[in-house]
Amino acid sequence: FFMPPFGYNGNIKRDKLASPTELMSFFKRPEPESRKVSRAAEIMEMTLHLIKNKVYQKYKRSINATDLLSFDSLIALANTSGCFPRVQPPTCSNSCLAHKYRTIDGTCNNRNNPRWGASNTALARWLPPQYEDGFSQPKGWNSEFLYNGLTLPLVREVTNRILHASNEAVREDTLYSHIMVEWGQYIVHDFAFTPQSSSQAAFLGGIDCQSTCNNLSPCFPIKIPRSDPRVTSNGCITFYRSAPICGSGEQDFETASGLNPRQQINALTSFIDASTVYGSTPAHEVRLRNYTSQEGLLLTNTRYLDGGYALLPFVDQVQSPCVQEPNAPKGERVECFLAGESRANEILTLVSMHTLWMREHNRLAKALHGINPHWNSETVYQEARKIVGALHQIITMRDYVPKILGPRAFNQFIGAYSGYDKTLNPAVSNVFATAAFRFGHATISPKLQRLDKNYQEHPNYPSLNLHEAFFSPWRIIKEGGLDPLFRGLLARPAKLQTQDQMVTEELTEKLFALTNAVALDLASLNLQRGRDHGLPGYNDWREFCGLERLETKMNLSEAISDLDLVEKIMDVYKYPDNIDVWLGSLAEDFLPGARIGPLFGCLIGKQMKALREGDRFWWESPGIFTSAQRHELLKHSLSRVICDNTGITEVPLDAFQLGQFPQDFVPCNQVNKLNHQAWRENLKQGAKDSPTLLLSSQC
Ligand code: HEM
Ligand SMILES: [Ca+2]
Repeated sequence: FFMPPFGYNGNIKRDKLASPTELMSFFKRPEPESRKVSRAAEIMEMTLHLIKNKVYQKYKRSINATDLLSFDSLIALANTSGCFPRVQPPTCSNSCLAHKYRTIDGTCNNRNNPRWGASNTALARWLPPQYEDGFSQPKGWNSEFLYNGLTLPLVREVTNRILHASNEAVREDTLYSHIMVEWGQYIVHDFAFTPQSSSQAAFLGGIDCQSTCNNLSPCFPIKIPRSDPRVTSNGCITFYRSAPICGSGEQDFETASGLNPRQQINALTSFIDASTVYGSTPAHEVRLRNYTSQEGLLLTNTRYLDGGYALLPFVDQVQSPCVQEPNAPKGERVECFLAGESRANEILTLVSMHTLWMREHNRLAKALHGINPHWNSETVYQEARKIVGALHQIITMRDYVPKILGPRAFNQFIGAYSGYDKTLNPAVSNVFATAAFRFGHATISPKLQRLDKNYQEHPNYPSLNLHEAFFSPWRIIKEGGLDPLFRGLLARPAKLQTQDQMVTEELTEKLFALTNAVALDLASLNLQRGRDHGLPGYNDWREFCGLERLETKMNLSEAISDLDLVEKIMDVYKYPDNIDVWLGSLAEDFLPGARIGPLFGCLIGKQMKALREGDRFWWESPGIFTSAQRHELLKHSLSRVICDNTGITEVPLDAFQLGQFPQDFVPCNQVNKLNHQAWRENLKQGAKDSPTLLLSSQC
């Protein structure tokens, strides 16, 4: 069977612009460690699949490959493929450092279940998957397969008829700024990344997924309905299945029962730990750190600065697929930036947020080193990393999540912090990554605004259509750096998701379109991904959340007050049980004071609670910080981080709250900041009154 050589890079042709599919492969391409994990699982799976097929041809009956192999042969195969080491539990150190700082890959956060929340483990299942063959084939794989007596509608049809909104049809959010949307994307890149298959050609036969409209693993193309305004040469949009994890799908080598449904991988640490800044694997962390400095710094760009502020280094793979300035001098290239997360370059505002936090780490590290000159570089790095992680948690849980969930769902599913719960698995769930947290795709405005010092449209750098901002780091370097983008994020509204304006055309018709090649469609990708992962339908999830099933049009209209939308949904799906969970939940009326409906409220609320209470290093957990440090951390804010690390001098106090310039903005000297002195280690007195610092001087 066909397996590309390791290091295969998606065949991006350097002499011309990358196509949308190539950019998507780059976007969905994880770090080498995750690639090894996916590849091992795919080799194992296909080997077992081939054995099964051979037996079928000989005996004309289906027998699971795992039934035929002795347990020893199975383990030998698991070892050869590279799968076996992936399922072995790691050993957790008992040193005092192990109780003081997180591991970079999240292992051993939970001492009894050391892989809980770690990178490159399976996304958790809150409800068993529903695959067409019971363990692996996506929903919609077999065109004849019936759900409640009906075939599923094509995902692209759902997009065209229900989700698509023209670029002009944008209702603005009156309460929240565009930075809410960017924080949503940035923070999800801290805890969820599902890599796609390591191969871009069918395992059997080797046909390139871009040139087939047939379902041939890992190709699972999105079919274009006949009435579609979009015409493609082969009638579909390329789609690759997410990679399976070792030991799932056809390959249960732990119990050898052969009946272990396919599970997908989360390449990131589930914990909110600023893995966007530091990476989710030891090998990636090494690439980001500046080991020659005594101050525990992160590497910065050696070629360019942004008004005196540092920029991220470039990726070491030269001739990366990022877009180049159209009129750049011959031979001049701006590569993609290197950050803690591989998707950082996807859009200008995302890479700006990554840059901001790299600057904040270096700023804090210098300050900590200044007050504790006896700390070595490792201690400074870890202490700054710990603060940056805590700030990510505070901004997310205090400032962001309550605005999304509204008070009712926040109190019901999250409430006040009740301490570390070692029985709670913090792993990100499949339904959260594949459906619930993708609510944000309906809040993305088709334009990115860039503003000058007076918060007016920038005279030199006008607003960009979203598709002009994908994978374009050159614009940061050549078009005014971070400041105009952050001003736009602070002073312009988020798109309000409404029942008649769901996902903007920039995302349904122009995703990653830099060339004339067929653009992708984010709404259809979301739906197809849900089917790829075998996510149960809308009503099953409602039941899971204790909400009533909505079986009729009348029932549906109780959750979705826009009757046109109910009509459209019924027309496309025919039966509510068949509704894809992302679409159904997106359509629901918002909860009071929220930006999502009851089903997303439950799924996001449950996940956030698990990310908080299931994290041994949560910033509020006793013993992690001193009470003086906790007090200081709470003074900090995203607005403060912007003040400290950009040329922006006036900000709103709450960055997410939409305000008018100048009346709702304050000068940076009026924005609270944390006092580093709470981290001063007084060597003479010892650290009697400071358990954290006592550990720091001992470790
Ligand atoms: C311009 C902005 C954005 C673009 C272009 C974008 C694009 C994408 C793409 C292409 C995928 C992969 C789709 C697939 O094949 O399954 C994805 C996944 C995802 N997006 Fe976005 N996105 C954006 C903003 C956001 C925002 C604002 C949120 C949430 C608030 C969000 C949440 C997610 C989640 C949860 C996933 C799944 C992550 C995973 O497990 O791999 N995205 N996005
Ligand atoms: Ca993380």
